[in-house]
Amino acid sequence: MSLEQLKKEVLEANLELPKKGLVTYTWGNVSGIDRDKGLVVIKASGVAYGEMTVDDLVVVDLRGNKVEGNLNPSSDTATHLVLYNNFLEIGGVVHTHSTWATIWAQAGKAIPHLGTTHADYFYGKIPCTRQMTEQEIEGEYEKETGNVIVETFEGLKASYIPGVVVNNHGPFAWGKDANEAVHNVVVMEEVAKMAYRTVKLNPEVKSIPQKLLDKHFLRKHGDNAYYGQK
Ligand SMILES: O=C(CO)[C@@H](O)[C@H](O)COP(=O)(O)O
Repeated sequence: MSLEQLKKEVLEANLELPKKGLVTYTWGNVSGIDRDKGLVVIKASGVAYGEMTVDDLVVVDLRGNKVEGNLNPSSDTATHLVLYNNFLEIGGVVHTHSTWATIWAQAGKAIPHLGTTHADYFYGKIPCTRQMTEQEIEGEYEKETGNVIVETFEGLKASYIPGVVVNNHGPFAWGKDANEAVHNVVVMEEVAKMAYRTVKLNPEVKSIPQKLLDKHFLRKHGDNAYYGQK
């Protein structure tokens, strides 16, 4: 894929966020990576979604150096870059402050895996990171946000749990490309809402049984997936 095509894809993925009701004002960002070139296309910081064009995208390398674009890249760029540098299988990253996922983040709680809607996309609970330390907040805050996500995923497969809620902050999600990352964050918002209401209705509710989690997740993801059309 050319860089121009990647920009188009990243623009479309960004524009999907307001369409799905996941961003208020400028509260979110999507990026996509060209692994061969080692370049990331990301939304510029603080630009309104209503009038966004390809000129509102910025190209950076994996160290955060600007390669193309007239504007400053998203303030969350360093977090995206830590994810690309550590989760080598991913091709797109998204961050929002969508209401339901952010409620779980602010409560400091993982989104529990209670039903098959969740299991179709996330192979277990969507983890919540630990709170960040004062040093991390005072230092390279956005980079440390990425590091705390990576720390949370020790022993987990990022492609099997394509999202996280960052404590006191909000959701980040990822996927094989920018479009899939947005798809996953849309699903995260839905399952966050369902889980909140399920727990309210039945505080004793248990996680979905492992067999049912396996059935739903593994038929759609991984080497033995068979769901849908060939
Ligand atoms: O949390 C923040 C800013 O505090 C960000 O996530 C913004 O919501 C989006 O920032 P830009 O991508 O426009 O810099």
